Amino acid sequence: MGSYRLHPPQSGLAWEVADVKVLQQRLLAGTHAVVTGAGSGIGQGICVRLAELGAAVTGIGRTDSALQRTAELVARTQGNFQWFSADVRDCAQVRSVISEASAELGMDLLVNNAGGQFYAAADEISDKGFRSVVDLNLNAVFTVISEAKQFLARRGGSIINISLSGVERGSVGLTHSLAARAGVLAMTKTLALEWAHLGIRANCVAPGVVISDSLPGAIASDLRDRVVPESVPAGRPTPTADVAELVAFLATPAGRMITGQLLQIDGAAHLGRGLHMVDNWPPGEEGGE
Ligand SMILES: CCCCCCCCC/C=C/C(=O)SCCNC(=O)CCNC(=O)[C@H](O)C(C)(C)COP(=O)(O)OP(=O)(O)OC[C@H]1O[C@@H](n2cnc3c(N)ncnc32)[C@H](O)[C@@H]1OP(=O)(O)O
Ligand SMILES: NC(=O)C1=CN([C@@H]2O[C@H](COP(=O)(O)OP(=O)(O)OC[C@H]3O[C@@H](n4cnc5c(N)ncnc54)[C@H](OP(=O)(O)O)[C@@H]3O)[C@@H](O)[C@H]2O)C=CC1
Repeated sequence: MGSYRLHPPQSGLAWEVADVKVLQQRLLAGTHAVVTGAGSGIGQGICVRLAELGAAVTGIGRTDSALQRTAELVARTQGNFQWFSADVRDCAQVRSVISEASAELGMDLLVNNAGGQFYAAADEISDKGFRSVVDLNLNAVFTVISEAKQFLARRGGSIINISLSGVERGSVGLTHSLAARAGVLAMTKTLALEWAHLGIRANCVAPGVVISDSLPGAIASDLRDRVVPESVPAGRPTPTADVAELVAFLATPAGRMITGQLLQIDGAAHLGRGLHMVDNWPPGEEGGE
C-alpha cells in the first residue's frame, strides 16, 4: 500500500461553480441574530448572509469604523443590521449590550465569533499572554452565553461557537488558544445537555484556513499558495461564504436535532498534516520569513 500524499484538486468539480447560497430566500425572516466580532472577516460574512436571509442582525465589536462597514454591506442586501461597540472581555459592558439588543427582539441565534490569538511556543507565553487569549476565546464566550440565555430561551435559540479546525489535536504555537477552544467545546456539549429542554441548541463550527481581508497580504498569499496545498487534503482554503451558510443552516428548523456537535468545515484539514508540520509556518519562526 502506498503512502498517503496530497493531490492537487481536480479541475471541473461540480461544486467549483456552484453557488454556495443554497438556503431559501427570507428563510430567517422574523428572527434575531447576535454576532460578535462583526466588523471583519468571518463575522462580517456571517452578518451579511444572515441579514440577506431576513434575520435582524446585531453586530458587536470594538471598532466603530469596521462595524459601520458591515452595516454598509448589509444595507446593499436590504437587510436589517444594528451594531454596538463593546469589548467582549468586559463583562459588564457586553452583558449590557446583549440585554439592550435583545430585550424586545429576543434572540434566535447567537454566534460567538470574536476571537484570535498570537502564535508562540508554550515557553514564550507569559502568564498575562496566556490569560489574555483564554479571556477572549473562552471566558468571554461564557459571559456572552450566560447573558444571552434568557433571550434564547424565549423561543428556543441556537448558539454557534466559532472554533478552530483541529481543536481536538495539538498544534504547535497554539497552547493558549487550543486550551481555550477545547474549553469552549466542552462548554458547548454541556450546555447542549443542560438547556436542551429549553429548546436551546449549542454547536461549534470550526473552520480550516479562511483567507480573509484581515490577514496581512504576505501571510494570505503564503497560506493560499503554499500552506493550504501542503496541509489541507481538499487543497483549498475554507471560503467565508461556506461558514456563513452552515451557520445559517444550523439556525433553521432543519437544524433542530443538531446539538452538542463540533462541525469542522475544513476540507479534512483536521485529518491531514497540521499547519505546524508545514515548513516555515508560522512565518517568523526559525528559518521562516
Ligand atoms: C489542523 C490544521 C488546520 C488548522 C486550521 C486552523 C487555522 C487557525 C488559523 C486561525 C486564524 C485566526 O484565528 S484569525 C484571527 C486573526 N486575529 C487575531 O489573531 C487577533 C488576535 N489578537 C491578539 O493576538 C490579541 O493581541 C490578544 C493577545 C488576544 C489579546 O490582546 P491584549 O490587548 O490583551 O494583548 P496585549 O496587552 O497586547 O498583550 C497581552 C499579553 O500577550 C502577550 N503577547 C502578545 N503577542 C505576543 C506574541 N506574539 N508572542 C508572545 N506574547 C505575546 C503580550 O506580551 C502580553 O503579555 P506581557 O508581555 O506579559 O505583558
Ligand atoms: N481566519 C482563519 O483562518 C480562521 C479563523 N478562525 C476564528 O474565526 C473567528 C474570526 O476570525 P477572522 O474573521 O479570521 O478574524 P478577524 O480578526 O477578522 O475577526 C475577529 C473579530 O473579532 C473582533 N474582536 C476581537 N477581539 C474582540 C473583543 N475583545 N471584543 C469584541 N470584538 C473583538 C475583531 O474586531 P475588533 O478588533 O474591532 O474588536 C474582529 O472583527 C476567530 O475566532 C478566529 O480565531 C477559526 C479558524 C480559521
